[in-house]
Amino acid sequence: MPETRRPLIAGNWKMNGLADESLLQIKDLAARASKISDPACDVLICPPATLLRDLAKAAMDSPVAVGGQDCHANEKGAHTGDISATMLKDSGAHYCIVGHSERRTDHGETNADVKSKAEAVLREGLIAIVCVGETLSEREAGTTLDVISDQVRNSLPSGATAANTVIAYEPVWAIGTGKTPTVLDVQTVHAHIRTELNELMNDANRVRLLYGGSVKGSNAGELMAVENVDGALVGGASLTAEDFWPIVNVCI
Ligand SMILES: O=C[C@H](O)COP(=O)(O)O
Repeated sequence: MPETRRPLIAGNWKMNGLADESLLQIKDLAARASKISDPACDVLICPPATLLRDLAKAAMDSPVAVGGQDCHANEKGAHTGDISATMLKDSGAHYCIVGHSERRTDHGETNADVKSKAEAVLREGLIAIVCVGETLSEREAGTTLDVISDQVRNSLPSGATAANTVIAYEPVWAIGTGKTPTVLDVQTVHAHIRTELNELMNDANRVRLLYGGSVKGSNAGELMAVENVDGALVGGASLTAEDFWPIVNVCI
């Protein structure tokens, strides 16, 4: 991996976590990370928004950053139940995930929606983690690379740079299933994303590309060694410091 791409190991807690236990977990993670004198990767936890401020505070003097899982495209207004990137930043977030497949599926988010949300993230000076990935039927139909091209081209925010945008490739069929693509599959898709980005931005070679989908301590080493894989977006195995640390440890 080129030195210019600092790996990012990101945990997405999804709709999991209550205050007491979550604080214990982030403090445990922060304590482990703080023992590393010169961390070689960035570490991120994206908890539910209800926990953001407390977790940001608990991790404040550690190498662990916190981020949001989604945001509205607008800064404020009459959008009941939504949270803006402005609010995430105000709560201590440095990153925000957008376009996760669970948002695309559960909330019908389109590439245009994802792009608008990512642009809101950039306006706040946060880093957008833009998720892309094919479903099982798209994979079986042999359209994986077309789907990825469409998502990358149409979800990428205007003004995207390597400093403010990360792409996460998450095959939908690999999320929470224990199934992972082969190393060759991951390599092929990540190379394809890099090629697409090269047509869309100037510093595409420095954009971090994460792999997500059933990453755990036992497979992280192999996945992180794949060319153009610059880190991971981890769901289930990020919920406890004990499970997440072996993944972080591959890069830190
Ligand atoms: O955002 C994280 C991904 O959806 C991966 O989830 P998972 O590690 O539980 O498969």
